[in-house]
Amino acid sequence: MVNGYPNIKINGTTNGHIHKALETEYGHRYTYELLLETVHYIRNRVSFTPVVGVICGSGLGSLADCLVNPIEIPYSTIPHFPTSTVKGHVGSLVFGHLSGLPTVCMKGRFHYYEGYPLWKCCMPIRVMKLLGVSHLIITNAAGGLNPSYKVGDIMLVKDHINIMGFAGNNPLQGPNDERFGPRFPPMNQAYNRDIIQLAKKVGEDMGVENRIHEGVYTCLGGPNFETVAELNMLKMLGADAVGMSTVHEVITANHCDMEVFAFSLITNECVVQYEANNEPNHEEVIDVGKQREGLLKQLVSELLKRVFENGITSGKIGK
Ligand SMILES: O=P(O)(O)O[C@@H]1C[C@H](O)[C@@H](CO)O1
Ligand SMILES: Nc1nc2[nH]cnc2c(=O)[nH]1
Repeated sequence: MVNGYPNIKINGTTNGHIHKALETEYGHRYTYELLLETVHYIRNRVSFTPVVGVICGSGLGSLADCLVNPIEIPYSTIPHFPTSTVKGHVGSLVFGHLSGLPTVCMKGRFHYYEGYPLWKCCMPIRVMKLLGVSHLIITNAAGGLNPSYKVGDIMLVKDHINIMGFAGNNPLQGPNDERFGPRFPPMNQAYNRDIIQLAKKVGEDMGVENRIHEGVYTCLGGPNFETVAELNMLKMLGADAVGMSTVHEVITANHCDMEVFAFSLITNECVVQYEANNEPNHEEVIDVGKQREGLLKQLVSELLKRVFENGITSGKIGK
């Protein structure tokens, strides 16, 4: 292996040039060494090692306001970082302490529909891992497919359906660098079960257990919202909520052995009947995020406190 690329000869290219040949074939991926440059830049600006990472979904950037003594670094100033282009995604890393724990929040994520390939959307997850993050909380705004879900409910993600992956689009596609993780990572225990149980308990203690569900998330490429036929198909497949993110992030985080907890804020009920005349829109998505920010901040802070009090590391059966 040379920097995670197989040490083989393609079209007579010498080993010295193999890297470039594969870059052309697979796109210009971030090598381990390149990401170390990003990490080096950040470490020079932040004096502590974050152990918790939080990805703020659409309209949920205010989760970063929970951080004590925040240090904000705009993505545009960080070497090799993509930039955020979506309303409701500010585009900065915020470092600080959350429930006493050293934390980094991504105030804004990258989506496939912005034109970024999945490996680029997921680059910050590997950066967080290299910085020291062991526990990743992924949040998103999603449409509720399960008829029992109401706008403003929270779905704790217990599993996902990787629709884009069905067609071979996966953030781990291309040469594998074992320093990040294995070529064939398992995904059947992708979401830490102990943290899900703890989150349900926190919800009970907050008196909002009737607004909290456990369900299956699926991600489409976007940016358009779904047709009625697509939504009915996704329902039949077993999805409870649909969005445009998270799945590829969860795959990348599991690949590099992070503990993952994810939840969706249900910002709209999916329209699964042709007779209905309501249509989803991004403004509504952001508004619901604002309405529920207090609840979500409390949930995340209390959950993190308990995760570390209980010493939850692996939520995998038998580990
Ligand atoms: O970043 P997330 O997944 O929270 O954002 C969802 C999906 C689209 O980006 C947007 C649609 O309103 O919300
Ligand atoms: N794909 C998708 N993403 C969303 N994000 C927020 N609501 C929705 C939705 O209904 N569909």
